[in-house]
Amino acid sequence: MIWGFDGMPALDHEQVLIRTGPRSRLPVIVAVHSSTLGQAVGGCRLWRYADWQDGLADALRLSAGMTAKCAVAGLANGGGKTVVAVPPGAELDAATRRAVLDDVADAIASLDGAYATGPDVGTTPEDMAVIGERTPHVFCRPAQHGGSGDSSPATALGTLAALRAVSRRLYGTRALTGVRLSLVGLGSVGMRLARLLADEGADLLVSDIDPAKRAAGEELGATWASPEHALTADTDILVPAALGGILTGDVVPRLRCSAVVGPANNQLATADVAGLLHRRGIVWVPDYVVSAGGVINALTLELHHETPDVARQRVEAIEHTVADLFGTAEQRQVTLAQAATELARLRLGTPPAALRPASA
Ligand SMILES: NC(=O)c1ccc[n+]([C@@H]2O[C@H](COP(=O)([O-])OP(=O)(O)OC[C@H]3O[C@@H](n4cnc5c(N)ncnc54)[C@H](O)[C@@H]3O)[C@@H](O)[C@H]2O)c1
Repeated sequence: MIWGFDGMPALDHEQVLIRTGPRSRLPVIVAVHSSTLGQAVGGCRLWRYADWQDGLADALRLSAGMTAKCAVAGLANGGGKTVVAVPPGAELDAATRRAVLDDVADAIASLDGAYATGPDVGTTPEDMAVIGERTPHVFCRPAQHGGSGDSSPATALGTLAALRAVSRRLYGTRALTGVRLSLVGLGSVGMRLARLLADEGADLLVSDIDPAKRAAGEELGATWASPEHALTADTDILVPAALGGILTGDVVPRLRCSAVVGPANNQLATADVAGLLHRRGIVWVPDYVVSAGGVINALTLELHHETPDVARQRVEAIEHTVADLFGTAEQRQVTLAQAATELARLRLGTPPAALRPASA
């Protein structure tokens, strides 16, 4: 990553809109990184930051990551991101939340279609319906509002596709029957993925910090473990499906898996962890490749007006994307992460200097 002054990511974005929301009085940041491949897309993050400039740094970084995510997924879209920086400790009541969403909608509308938003950390499909009252440049609204709704099912399906490609590479078969998987995080995506894997006869170890998830996991025939145990369990594939930063310099030497393939964003605590995994011979498929199913589905349906069948095929094509990355990595003697970066650059033509194919 290239850093600019004061630890801020270098600005190679097409435009960045920063304004104090006239209704909410909160900082609203919309970063449009690239429209080289088409309209920039990326979720709306409503999150607490110690300083609004931390929110700006997040918007710059995440929008660049979305450019890479879309490029590798083969989407005719670029990357963008909205961040509303909520001060620490502030609680948003219903009226303020509504004011925030109206401010976001007006900011997006002012960009004349350069960028469209969707749900992200802190926002929901219902929030997208509110934004949609003021601008058409929004996706993942609930079905009754004309959108494709929750993206988790497609994200789970895309993760399954990535796992198939890895299974074929490691074990010669795309079927996951009998493959040992350790799944960390049984949330919207993780639980759906666990169901898909259980249906296929995978040998599942599951975990979550929330003990209430245990019963649902065990109903699937999975073995329950603590997150710490699941992380370092003797398994074939570790599947991070919780929060980011799970792969640290301390954790990697303790891993007992052949591959790490999961949808959780920002899995690497620091960029050098990719090298540590590689040196240990552990395959790591970049999270932004694995987790692209949600955005592929939403954009295929809502922005490109294709049928659900076409959307599903495109999500399942993540299997081919990962297989191709294995091919490139082998041919060029690089890691999968490097192969993915190369693919993004190829699709974008001359890459922006700070293109950072990290999680978005
Ligand atoms: N929802 C999507 O379509 C989508 C798309 C792309 C990427 N992702 C990423 O996938 C991950 C999961 O998303 P989600 O929508 O299922 O989120 P979620 O909030 O529904 O689920 C997260 C789950 O992880 C658990 N968890 C949190 N910390 C944990 C820990 N330390 N150990 C074990 N479990 C822990 C939580 O209790 C929760 O059950 C996130 O990193 C998200 O950014 C999701």
